[in-house]
Amino acid sequence: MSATAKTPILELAGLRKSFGRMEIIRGVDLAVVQGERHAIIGPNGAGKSTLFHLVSGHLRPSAGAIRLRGESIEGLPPQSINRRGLSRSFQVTNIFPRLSVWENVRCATLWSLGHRYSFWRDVERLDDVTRRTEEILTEIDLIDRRRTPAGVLTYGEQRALEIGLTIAGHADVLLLDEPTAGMSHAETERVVALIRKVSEKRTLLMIEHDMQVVFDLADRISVLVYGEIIACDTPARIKANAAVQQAYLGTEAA
Ligand SMILES: Nc1ncnc2c1ncn2[C@@H]1O[C@H](COP(=O)(O)OP(=O)(O)OP(=O)(O)O)[C@@H](O)[C@H]1O
Repeated sequence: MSATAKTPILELAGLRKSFGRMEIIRGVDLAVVQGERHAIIGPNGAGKSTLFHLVSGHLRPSAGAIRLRGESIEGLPPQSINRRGLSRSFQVTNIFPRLSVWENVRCATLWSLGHRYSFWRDVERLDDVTRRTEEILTEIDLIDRRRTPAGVLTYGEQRALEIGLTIAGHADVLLLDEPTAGMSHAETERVVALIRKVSEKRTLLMIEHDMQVVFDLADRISVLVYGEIIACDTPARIKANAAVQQAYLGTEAA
């Protein structure tokens, strides 16, 4: 690979999104560098989820460009963006509660390998799926829970499983939407460790409200306020940025 640490893997340029006459995303430029952990923070209603919907293909931009490894992806359907290596988790859980942990990951793996290896013979393909399912369960530390129905996992374990489903398809750009929302302190610590691990060899873009998690995990932070990025910098500089303090962090950062 010729990519260097400075290569943007995901680029947004002049991105805009309006709903009727309301412009929610108002000209966003962002370059996410290969291998970095990048957090998007901002007040409620700033447009963070809308931005994720645009990047993952769940919404079409009104204007502007989105490039993944230099190729335009704006307007493509979510499945084709996913096949190009960008995978997204949702705030609302995506798991099948009655299926076991194993079956959940196996479904995600089958689905993703199906695109790549549809010409393989079934047996070989199933071996591959089994191997990949084991790999994922080991990576997310749920291998001992593989026979448990996903619906009876703890909340923290369910979020870990969701991360497993997100990485099942070999994506190297992960979008995580509030991965620690609603978690206890202990669950948050566990999921932060997991995010750190799964993002070691991947690029991470995440929306997160918990500032401790953001400052702990992120290499860079973008601050979205009323559909515009008002600052994009290292955690230390974001903390010290007066405009950010005023617009968003305020008392929370104190
Ligand atoms: N499909 C839609 N149609 C109309 N307005 C929408 C639509 N989706 C989002 N909005 C509006 O866009 C604005 C930004 O919403 P969005 O969910 O992107 O913000 P957010 O930063 O993710 O907020 P939160 O932190 O509360 O999740 C809100 O005012 C919301 O009402």
